[in-house]
Amino acid sequence: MDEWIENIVELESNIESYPNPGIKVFQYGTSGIRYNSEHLDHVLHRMGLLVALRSIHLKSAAVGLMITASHNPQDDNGIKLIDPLGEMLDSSWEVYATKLANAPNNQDVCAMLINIAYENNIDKKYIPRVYIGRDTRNSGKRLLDAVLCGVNAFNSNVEDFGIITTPMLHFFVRCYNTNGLYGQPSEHSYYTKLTNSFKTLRKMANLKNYSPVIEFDGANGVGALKMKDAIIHLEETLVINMHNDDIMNTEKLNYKCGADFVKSNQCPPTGMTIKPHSKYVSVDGDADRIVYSFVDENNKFYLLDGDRIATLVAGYIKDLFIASGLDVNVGLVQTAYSNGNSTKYVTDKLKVPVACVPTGVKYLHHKANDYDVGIYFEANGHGTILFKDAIRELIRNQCSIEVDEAKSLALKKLICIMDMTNETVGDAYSDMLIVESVLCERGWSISDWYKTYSDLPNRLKQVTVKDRNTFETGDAERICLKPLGLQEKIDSIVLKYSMGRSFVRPSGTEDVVRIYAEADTQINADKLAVEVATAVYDIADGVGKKPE
Ligand SMILES: CC(=O)N[C@H]1[C@@H](OP(=O)(O)O)O[C@H](CO)[C@@H](O)[C@@H]1O
Ligand SMILES: [Mg+2]
Repeated sequence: MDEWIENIVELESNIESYPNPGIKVFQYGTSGIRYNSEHLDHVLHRMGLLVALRSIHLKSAAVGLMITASHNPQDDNGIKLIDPLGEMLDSSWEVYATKLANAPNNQDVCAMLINIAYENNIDKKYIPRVYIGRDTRNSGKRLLDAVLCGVNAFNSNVEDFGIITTPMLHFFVRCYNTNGLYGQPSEHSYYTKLTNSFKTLRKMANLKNYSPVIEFDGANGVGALKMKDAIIHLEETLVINMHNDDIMNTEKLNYKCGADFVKSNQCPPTGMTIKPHSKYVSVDGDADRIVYSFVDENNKFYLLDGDRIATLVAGYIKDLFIASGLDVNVGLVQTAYSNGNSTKYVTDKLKVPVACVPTGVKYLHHKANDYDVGIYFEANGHGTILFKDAIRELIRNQCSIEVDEAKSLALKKLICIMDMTNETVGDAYSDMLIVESVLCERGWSISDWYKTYSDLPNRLKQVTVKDRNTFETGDAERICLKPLGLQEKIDSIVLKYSMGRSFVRPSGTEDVVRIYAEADTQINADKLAVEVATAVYDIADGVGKKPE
């Protein structure tokens, strides 16, 4: 105990520079902490302290701190903390993050840090190693200083990677802690690993209706900046036309463009001319999400979201394993927001088992580990593929001894897919390479891909209520347990709609309750969503206008 207390005076003076103005109660939610950047200095400083302590606890393993507010508006910022294998912060430490962010004064921060050290039996002798990255937001630099002040209070080894995407930082953290087996913690190694395997696979592919031309919507953020570097490595295997790549004018970040805008509004991004049958790729403000879209000759809009990517990838990987002769357990993880028809297609047609988990990438990632090869995607376009170490080894070993040509080719393709996947977290660049590989292999245009199954019409709505914490859900958020009586009401409403499904849950990132509805027609999906939203509004003291 004493060894930690010794440093308290030093720590207290470090903390003094970043007092908590007490205007907001923070929560380490679905994906870290986000808020208006003006009020985040003390939070970022404390997260710097926490992440350093986490590294000491993990015996000097590198841990990551990303300064970003992802798809949120430019005025916001936030943090995401990264554990040693590039995965999200362990949930027991999320609790510490929340408590520290809200500690009213310096003494409390010190006391909490000391408590964390004792609770976890942390040995002070280890020197922390912290990897830091940030997105293009103006506030990033100022908040970085706050983080550095916290991190340096523990005399950490710090590596500041500057402006990078969130998935790059996850990748770097994993590279360091796996002694280079996964690659090196550098942008060059990242591009080379992912892109070289893409180029190798491309040489084995079938073109037919496939077009390598991509209209790239960079959300005016770091995704655009990094795609310009990636283009050099791609060496014309893809023709990428850049749009929404104005990172200097930060007002434009995520504004009416990018993956979240396209998915939420079900319309093309603004800021670019939309041509029929061209292939549009939109990423979000920290480039960990991706969606595809196109319009037809009548300007009708078609979205290929995370569900579509998941089905495309699952079908392809399943086929490769069949062709390779290896008996491997491939599974898909979705959330309740996944379109009912995507689940049906994967289960019935592709014969791939599907698991449903609560919203939040950490839950999907965790569940995907249950399979030999686990594919996970949120409908909004965040996802990746996880290969068990034993399977990875099996594929490589088998490939080195396989004499059958067809089997050998399938194994080589599997190796390329493994190497172009950033397994640590959803990664728009890696996911784009995988999608382009599969489309090229299948010889599909974007509309061929769209034709694999049709989505059930759906609608997402949100209602602000007096206290969203009064909501409790069960069965992977598909049932609402509290407020009492609401689920019965939803059941009776859903019964009236053909192919109806609806559920409600409190958001983990915003102060709202979300309502999802799907049904046989768009009109019915819209009506169902309004009816359920009204039920929520009535039973839980809705704030503001009644849903319509
Ligand atoms: C319906 C929806 O898209 N929810 C999003 C959103 O979470 P909420 O808890 O619904 O606010 O933000 C999360 C973090 O980006 C993302 O993981 C999740 O999918
Ligand atoms: Mg994001």
